[in-house]
Amino acid sequence: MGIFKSFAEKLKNTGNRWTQSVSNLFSDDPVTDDFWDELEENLILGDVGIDTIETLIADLKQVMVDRRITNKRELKAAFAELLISRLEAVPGMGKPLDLSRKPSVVIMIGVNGSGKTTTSGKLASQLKAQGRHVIMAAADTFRAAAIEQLKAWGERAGVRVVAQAQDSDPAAVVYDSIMAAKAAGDDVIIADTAGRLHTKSNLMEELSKVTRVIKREIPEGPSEVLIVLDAVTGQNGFMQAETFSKAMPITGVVLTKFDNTSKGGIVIAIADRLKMPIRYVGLGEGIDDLQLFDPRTFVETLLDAGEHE
Ligand SMILES: Nc1nc2c(ncn2[C@@H]2O[C@H](COP(=O)(O)OP(=O)(O)OP(=O)(O)O)[C@@H](O)[C@H]2O)c(=O)[nH]1
Repeated sequence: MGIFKSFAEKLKNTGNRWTQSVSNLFSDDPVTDDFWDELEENLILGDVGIDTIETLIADLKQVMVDRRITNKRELKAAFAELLISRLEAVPGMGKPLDLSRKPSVVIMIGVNGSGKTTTSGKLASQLKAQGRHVIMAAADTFRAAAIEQLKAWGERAGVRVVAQAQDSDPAAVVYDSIMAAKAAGDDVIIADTAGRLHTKSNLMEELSKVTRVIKREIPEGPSEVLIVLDAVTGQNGFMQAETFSKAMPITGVVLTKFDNTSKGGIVIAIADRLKMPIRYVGLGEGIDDLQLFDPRTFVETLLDAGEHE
């Protein structure tokens, strides 16, 4: 619609240094042994993860033999296809949210500071711009500031926020939001939850209770459960994702702060290790800095970086 910049445009503007160094490896020169060492080193620096790197390099060497590729420029196209197929092998990768139910509940989970509240606000704003009737639930009742922050996003996005006092039961807030959505005929409820991993069992109980309350009102349960992972903390996010997925089946990842990291390879690591689809990428703090993830655009931008400099 022209309001939001395209994913590729935004990605390029982040100037992700990792993407430039990977892209610069593929010159017109012949492929040498040094090339493989440099590629491996770059992928490690980019947070791809060693197991994934080993299989990627083995696959790329095989393609090189099969297609009789001798120079690095040709290898680049093969590498791009390999990365795209790895990403697309994960069901749901880059798929828009399923908001077919009325109301559809979208739950945001993830540790504190990962960007849940910000992402909830950005998402609410975008869905509203697409003509959806959105309501947000301030189910992160652990911190008063989180409730206030969500209310501020609500104002900015022009979206109602259902909230209770600090320390109230998150499930009760979600229940209230479902009632409010049903009464007003809203389409989408975005629930921002708390993510205190140091009290794991409480968190699990809290999230299970939220699910039970939703299922009482909407038997199919939440439409989407999105784990919000900070791209800067990279591989640490995997443990979080594993812990959270025990409390609720996760339907997708939102990768935030991608503009703040030079470790773009985390995208490939998420696909390969977690087998969870990336649905959105956060590329800044502004309201339109949330972009639907598109594997092909991502890889093509990654490997194109630096060429125009
Ligand atoms: N640069 C950048 N900053 C982001 C992005 N997403 C979130 N942030 C920032 O990250 C910080 C934390 O975001 P919050 O939304 O408060 O995180 P949270 O997970 O809700 O954390 P709590 O409120 O503590 O539970 C804020 O300063 C956001 O502006 C992003 O995609 N890019």
